[in-house]
Amino acid sequence: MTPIFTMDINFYKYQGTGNDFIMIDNRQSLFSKNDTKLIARLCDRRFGIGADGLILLESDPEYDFRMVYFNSDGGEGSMCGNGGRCIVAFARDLGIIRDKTRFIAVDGPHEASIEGDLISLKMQDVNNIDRNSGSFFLDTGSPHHVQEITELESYPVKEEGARIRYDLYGEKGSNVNFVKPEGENQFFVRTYERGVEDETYSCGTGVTAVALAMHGKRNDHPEEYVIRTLGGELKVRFRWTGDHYAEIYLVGPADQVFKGKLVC
Ligand SMILES: N[C@H](CCC[C@H](N)C(=O)O)C(=O)O
Repeated sequence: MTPIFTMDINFYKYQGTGNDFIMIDNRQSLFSKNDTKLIARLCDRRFGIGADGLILLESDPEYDFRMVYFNSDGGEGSMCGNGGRCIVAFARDLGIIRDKTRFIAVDGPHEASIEGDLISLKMQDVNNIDRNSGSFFLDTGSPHHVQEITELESYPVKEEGARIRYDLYGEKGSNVNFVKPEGENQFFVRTYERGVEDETYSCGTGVTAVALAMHGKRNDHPEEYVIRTLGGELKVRFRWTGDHYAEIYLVGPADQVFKGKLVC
């Protein structure tokens, strides 16, 4: 096996409701961001560390830190909600922040707070939800298709997700969420992720999109939903202003699972 690095770079592995990420402290810019093949190899579950994505924590003159997120195919992604919660835990573990932060990501600034095991991440306001026959499309930092499915447990998420991602949204694509109501303000969600090109155990911007789409559809429902994913439970809170969605919070756990060195 050819060595990946000639110098020691620490890496950490975090997961948030089963959406897992390689996390690297890149405040000294040691990690090269342009090596798509290397990032894809590190994320490979057989030939690398294995993860749904890789996230760099970088310095920023105005914010506590900058989040740079890559999907497991090595390409830079749009916003990642679970990754956003994980990088807040990482910044706390590195001693950069305590229980509150403001950081910058690809879709703009985010605030977050930590209370016990839970990390609340503020998402960007959402101004628009497209309603199509039987589905919704909206951008919560990443593009999301949302569709209700009755038999969600046995649904072929990977096959149908891939079909919708390419047939409806072309080369640029979209993430694809399938949702089943599970009571008054609870939903079960399964997501096909663009850039991973597979079902993941959970997708933060995806469950946020589902919560807003379901609220938009039902109109008179509470502004807090519990979302069950394959990897655990998330909460989405928000305020409908009558014109757009504001004060959107994605709430859930994020854990460090191991650390190591990128060296062979
Ligand atoms: N897992 C991520 C979604 C990443 C979006 C990414 N797949 C893209 O479309 O670039 C989340 O928790 O929000």
